[in-house]
Amino acid sequence: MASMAPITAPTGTSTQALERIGAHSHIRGLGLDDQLQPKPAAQGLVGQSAARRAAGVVVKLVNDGRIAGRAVILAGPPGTGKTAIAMGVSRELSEDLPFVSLSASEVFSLEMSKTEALTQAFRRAIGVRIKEEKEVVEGEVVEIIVDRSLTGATKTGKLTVKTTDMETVYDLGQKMIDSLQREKVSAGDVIAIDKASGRITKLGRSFTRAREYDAMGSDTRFVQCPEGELQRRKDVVHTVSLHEIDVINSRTQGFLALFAGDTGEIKPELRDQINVKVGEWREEGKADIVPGVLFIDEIHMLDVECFSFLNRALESDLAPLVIMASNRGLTRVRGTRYRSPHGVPIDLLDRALIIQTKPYSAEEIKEILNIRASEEDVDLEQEALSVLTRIGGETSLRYAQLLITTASLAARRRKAARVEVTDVRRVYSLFIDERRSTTYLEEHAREFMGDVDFEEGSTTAAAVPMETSA
Ligand SMILES: Nc1ncnc2c1ncn2[C@@H]1O[C@H](COP(=O)(O)OP(=O)(O)OP(=O)(O)O)[C@@H](O)[C@H]1O
Repeated sequence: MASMAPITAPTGTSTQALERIGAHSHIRGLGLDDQLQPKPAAQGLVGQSAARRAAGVVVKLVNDGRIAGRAVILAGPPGTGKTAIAMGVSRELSEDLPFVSLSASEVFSLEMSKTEALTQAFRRAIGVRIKEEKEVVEGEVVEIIVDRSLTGATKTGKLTVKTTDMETVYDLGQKMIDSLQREKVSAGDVIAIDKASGRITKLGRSFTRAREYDAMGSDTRFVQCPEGELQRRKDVVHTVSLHEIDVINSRTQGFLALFAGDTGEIKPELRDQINVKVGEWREEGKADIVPGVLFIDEIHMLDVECFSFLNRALESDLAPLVIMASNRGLTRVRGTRYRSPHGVPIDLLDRALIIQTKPYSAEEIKEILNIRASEEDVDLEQEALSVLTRIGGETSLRYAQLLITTASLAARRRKAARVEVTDVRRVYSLFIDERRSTTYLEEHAREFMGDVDFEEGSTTAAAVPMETSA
């Protein structure tokens, strides 16, 4: 290992999240009250109260750091909100707790072994909260003077900063002047300067200036002018994942690999050394281990080797909470001839908490479709919503959701602002659902190419009772 000391996390990059409308973008939490009781519809989630309540208890245990190394299985028919609830869990976790989500099939890759992929996922879901003491100058800007007489040469200047008790003038070099300009710092701002790196952070505007700057817009944050000394020692905490520490310290990887996502396999010896080092930091009070959540969707896609790995990995000191989801009933465990609930071996099932999701009532389907329509900015006529609800009940919730999107395109084509029943009818005849597709294939079997008998996928419909749509 090159060096362990300067563990550099990729900080300082300000990436802004892209707002996209994904399948679960309407989920903002689990919609529970203070007593962890689910509200009928809140934060984007509707119904499924028992499962949401159970998930709320799990979140509480994770946030308190009390449920690492356990497994939770979300089990239920397709489209009953298992992934949605997992998303709700991720939104409810404390801010710096990692939540890692993957689909079981992602584990199978030519680039790395299954166990390496799972190990990386495990270590991504473990946070290391690193505490550092920094020396900062924190105060309200009184004045910034830049000497502009020296054209072409590097600029110099003076910065006057105060607290309620003292005032000091600092000399400014070119770099600091640039940073002040970049952050648009002006007199009346309360700022913090990290003395080691020279980084400037704007904390807000001083309350004393509140009146003068009424016109600055409602997003201006007002703060008190700091008291006491200008220079102070401050504890700063940042959280990186164990996997990030692995990658940064791996000689063959380097931290650019983190951004490229191309991390390859990491040597077990390196991981052992890092575990020891992190253990030392923990004893010295420099770092805390914060186990987060690893969510594995479509768990029945894992094979028996992966399950045996999971069983063992869950027992290690550094294990997150593993939440798994499956829509299978009794089905074959991949790589064996044995059948087991959700395709998960009995020994793993035995150590898991199982949360069940149940099919929705018509009212709930209607509410979910309504939420999705507003998420996608689609204006649905009441009657069209009722038709979609009926379709959702008879086919699947997902199909009805897809029709919202396509029907809104159909409405736009006829230059209407609202989606009406005619639009729904039109797309219903254009795009068939899974049941109509199956019926059609059965009726026209002869016109298609013959059977392909996939060795693994040849489970019969009877063996997989819940498997209706994907
Ligand atoms: N209770 C709910 N409240 C709000 N939206 C929901 C709810 N349940 C499901 N949805 C939405 O319905 C769609 C399908 O649900 P989801 O993907 O969570 O089902 P699933 O149980 O994971 O299905 P599968 O087993 O097929 O993976 C998603 O867009 C999801 O956000």
